[in-house]
Amino acid sequence: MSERPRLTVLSGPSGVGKSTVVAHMRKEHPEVWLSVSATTRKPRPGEKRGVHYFFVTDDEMDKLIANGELLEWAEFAGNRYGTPRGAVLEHLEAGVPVLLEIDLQGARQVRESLPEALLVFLAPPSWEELVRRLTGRGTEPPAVIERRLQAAKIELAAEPEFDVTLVNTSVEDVARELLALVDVV
Ligand SMILES: Nc1ncnc2c1ncn2[C@@H]1O[C@H](COP(=O)(O)OP(=O)(O)OP(=O)(O)O)[C@@H](O)[C@H]1O
Ligand SMILES: Nc1nc2c(ncn2[C@@H]2O[C@H](COP(=O)(O)O)[C@@H](O)[C@H]2O)c(=O)[nH]1
Repeated sequence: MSERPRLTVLSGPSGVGKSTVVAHMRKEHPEVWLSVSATTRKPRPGEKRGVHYFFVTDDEMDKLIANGELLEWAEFAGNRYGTPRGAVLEHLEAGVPVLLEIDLQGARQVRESLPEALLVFLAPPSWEELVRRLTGRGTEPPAVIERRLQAAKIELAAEPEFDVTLVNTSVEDVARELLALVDVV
């Protein structure tokens, strides 16, 4: 094991359980730093500014992009999302393992700009279970769920681009597997 902290990117279709798995892992291991993204999406009930996301206006997102402040950004199901560059690089330079929870388009951009990053794909046990989870979460109206499921088909097809695939059958098991990957390299 060398001294280099690892940059890990966790992607996978909407509703597969990325946030749930990451929250479970960080409950026991808060030393893994999770990047907080900027988004033009409106907050869901219970989501806190600066904790779950930096909720920004379209104009603010335009400026973040124009000023080169995002490591990557993408439009996903009608909203824009991006990773603040400065905080990621500062944590890596300070020797802290960094985790990004982002979509496929963002993962592809990170692969280009920071090829040493480990790209992890979180897959559902089945398509039916993915639909159940996304619908059961109850956070999006049917039209948005449909849009996210269309994106999910593209994301599932891109799984071979990732370094590792984890199947989210059990939150506890996957959180353990992810922790082992996120460690220093
Ligand atoms: N292993 C699991 N078994 C059953 N339900 C799960 C499992 N993992 C997550 N869930 C449930 O699936 C739903 C979606 O999970 P979550 O919000 O974490 O997905 P996500 O991948 O972060 O979604 P998004 O990309 O849209 O933010 C939640 O209701 C969560 O409780
Ligand atoms: N490319 C990026 N994708 C991101 C970022 N932050 C979150 N996401 C992804 O967006 C979708 C939808 O998220 P939701 O919170 O609205 O359900 C999901 O796949 C996230 O992983 C980001 O900074 N860049």
